[in-house]
Parts: sequence; C-alpha cells; structure tokens
Amino acid sequence: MVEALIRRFTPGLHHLQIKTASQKTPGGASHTHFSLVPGHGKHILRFKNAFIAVDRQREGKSFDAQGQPFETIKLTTLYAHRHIFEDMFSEAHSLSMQSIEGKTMVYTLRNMTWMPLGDAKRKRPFDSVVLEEGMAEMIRDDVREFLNARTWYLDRGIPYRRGYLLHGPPGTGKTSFVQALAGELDFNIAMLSLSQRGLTDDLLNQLMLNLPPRTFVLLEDADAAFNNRRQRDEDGFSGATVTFSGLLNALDGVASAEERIAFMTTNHIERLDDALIRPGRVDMTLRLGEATLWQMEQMWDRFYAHQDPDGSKRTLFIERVEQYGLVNSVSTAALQGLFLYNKDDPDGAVNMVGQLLMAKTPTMEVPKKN
Ligand SMILES: Nc1ncnc2c1ncn2[C@@H]1O[C@H](COP(=O)(O)OP(=O)(O)OP(=O)(O)O)[C@@H](O)[C@H]1O
Repeated sequence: MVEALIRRFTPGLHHLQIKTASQKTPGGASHTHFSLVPGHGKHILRFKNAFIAVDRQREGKSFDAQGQPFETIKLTTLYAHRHIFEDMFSEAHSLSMQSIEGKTMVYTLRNMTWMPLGDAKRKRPFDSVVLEEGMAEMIRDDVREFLNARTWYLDRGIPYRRGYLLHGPPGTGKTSFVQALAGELDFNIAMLSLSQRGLTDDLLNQLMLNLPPRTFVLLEDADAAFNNRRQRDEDGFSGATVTFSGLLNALDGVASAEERIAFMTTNHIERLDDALIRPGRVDMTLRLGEATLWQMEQMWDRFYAHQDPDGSKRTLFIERVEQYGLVNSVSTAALQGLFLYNKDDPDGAVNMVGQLLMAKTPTMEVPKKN
C-alpha cells in the first residue's frame, strides 16, 4: 500500500528516485521497468484541493520480509483538509488491490522465510487442469466446506486445518491443480520442496507457523522426508534435510484461528508412512493417474473445440489412442505436449498419436509399505 501511496503523488520539481523493477523469465531473458517516484526527503504535493507536506524517510538499514527497506512517510496538511487522508488511503488501497486482483501470489523459501516469487501471476483457470471426472470439483467442494466450517472447528477445539495428499506419476497435474484451485478460491500459494537442500526441521516448522494469510501450503516431494528417518542428534541438530518426525511436527504445530490448508504431493506413495494419514495432517488422499479416456476427450476439446466443432476428429484421435493401447498409460503432460506441438492442427495431433508410445509409463504397481 505504501508503494501505491508513493505512486499516487504527482512528482513536482522535487527529488525524484528511479525505481527499477527487474523480472527474469525462466528462459533467462530479463525485462527491466523504470519509473520515477518521489525520493526520500521533504516534498509539498497537491492532492485534490489540498496541499500536503510529505516527509519520506528510510528507517535505518532494516528490510522487511520482501527485501524492501522500512520507511516512514509523514503526511501533514491543514486541519480543515484533514478528511482528505481518508480519500487518499482508500485510493491507495484500491490501487494496491488492483495490482493483485485476479492474480495468484506464489511464495517460495528465500532467506529463511517466505518471499513472493516475482509479481503476482495471472490466475490459472480452474477447468484448465483436467483431472479424472468429478475429482477437481470434489476437492474444491471439500475445501469450500472446510472454509465454511471455521466456527465448528473452533467451538470444538479442533485445530482448524485440512490436508490433502496428491500422489501419482510425474506430469499428471498435481502442482498445476493446486495452482488452479488457488485461483478459483482466491488463495495464494506457498510452495516448498521437501527435498530442498538446507531445509531443516526447525525451518519447516517456522515456515508452517508463519504462512502468509489466505495461502495454501504446497509441500512437494513429500516422500523425501520419509527417506530421511534420522532423528535429531543429541545436540538438537536435525541435519540439512527434513526428517519424517520433523514433517509430522510441522504439520501438527501450534494451531491458530486462521485456516491452514496443506497440499502434499509425491510420486512415491509407497514410501510414505501411515502416520501421515491422520486427520489434520492428511484428510484426503487422491491419486492423479495417467490420462483416462474421459480426460483425453476433455483435453482434446480444450485445445481443438474450434477446429473440430462436430467432434469427428476427436473420434478419430480416440480410435488411434485405443489402437495404440494408450488409455490410462500416458500422462496428461505428455498429451498436452502433443497438443501444444500441434497447436490449432487437430489432424497433426491424430497423425502423431504414435509418438505418445515413447511417453507410455510402465503400469507396475509397487506394494504400499505397512
Ligand atoms: N491433468 C492435467 N490437465 C491439464 N494440464 C496438465 C495436466 N497434467 C499435467 N498438465 C500439464 O503438464 C505440465 C506438468 O504438470 P504438473 O507439474 O502439474 O505435474 P505434476 O503431477 O505436478 O508433476 P510432478 O509430479 O513431476 O511434479 C503442466 O504444464 C500442466 O499444465
């Protein structure tokens, strides 16, 4: 909001500061944006019909969690104009809300704390992730029901938490679904891989206790903690990775009145321990598997509805897919790859179905550990 307030002032002939915003794309390219904002020091500015004395000062060398320096902005105006502050703050507030409205903020671990990963991202549409028929809606309704049951939990002294375990082979939409669900329910995401180096039990615990508001926590590679069953050493040091007991402690940490919704993902459910599947830790376990016939049809329609209005090419595609024995044996990511390669070209996708054979996953089920 302070950012929005600073931008609201029209800089006159005062000290200006150049604000640089750099953004790096995953491909390595970087975009830089410059803007002029009033610098530190004293300014006289006009807002509506009032003159305001502005004193913008930096507080020592302290930085907030986002790496921005702490600042104090003192605004002074005539007593008769004091009401304009209300207008000014509500305008600044709506400016700052506009910049994140319709977007999802993703937080990751940096400098031992949650930090936004770049700017807020455009929401991922809920139906852009195609899970097995009815599964996405079922999870969404469960989260909604949980969000509506706050007083029920608090009245009964039950920690207000819900956990979901999404498991299945790579590229079946586990991460993407959590992003789409966050968009649908106006949540942000704090994501973390449990196999990340340097993530200790204590740090994980601290992070779980300090989640930004209205944020899903997404713990990826949950099985990593189960590979590392080492308990704390005598001196209390638990090593540079998260342990099994560390994960359980972090999930069970001190409850607050705010909801905590955790999604855990794994490609190896057989490595997990039953102690994880306990209410509040994991309330719902869902398998996201290879693309079913229904998912294939849905994804086809999402890509080619315009080029194939009567669905005849889709029928051809499905026939081919069945001939090659690809139903329930290729990931939705592989299917998406084929459709992206043949963007706006359904015939190309039909002709290239055979390429999916390379992405076929062996269907060997590993027995679950007791
Ligand atoms: N069910 C799906 N519907 C739509 N797109 C999907 C689906 N599954 C995967 N994709 C696409 O494939 C890519 C990889 O998906 P994602 O990272 O969500 O998979 P994942 O299951 O989390 O994989 P991993 O287990 O390797 O982390 C994304 O671009 C995503 O859009």
